[in-house]
Amino acid sequence: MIDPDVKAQLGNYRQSIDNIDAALVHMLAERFRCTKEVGVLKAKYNLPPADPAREEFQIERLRRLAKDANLDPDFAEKFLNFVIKEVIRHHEQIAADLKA
Ligand SMILES: C=C(O[C@@H]1C=C(C(=O)O)C=C[C@H]1O)C(=O)O
Repeated sequence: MIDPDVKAQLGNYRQSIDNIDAALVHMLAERFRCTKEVGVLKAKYNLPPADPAREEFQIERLRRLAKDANLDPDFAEKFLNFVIKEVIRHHEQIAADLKA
């Protein structure tokens, strides 16, 4: 049987976790909405789906922000790379659809 006080504390934290997860989903949806528009622009003007120089800049910036926020910079880099990989996949798909 869980102590009612511990149960209340857990419930409070979980309420915040659920709010943060919802914000993350909304922020990611907004980011992908923008990157899809970038994909359309790139496909229209024959620009490559990936931009390694831009990615390098973003990774360095995010690592700095993570350090300042007390978040593991390696995790921040892995997360950004995971997102960017999906964005590039979208851009390749958009370019292929435009050619078809
Ligand atoms: C969105 C872009 O396309 C790609 C995806 C990026 C991202 O998700 O931030 C960054 C660079 C590119 O490899 C872009 O060039 O700005």
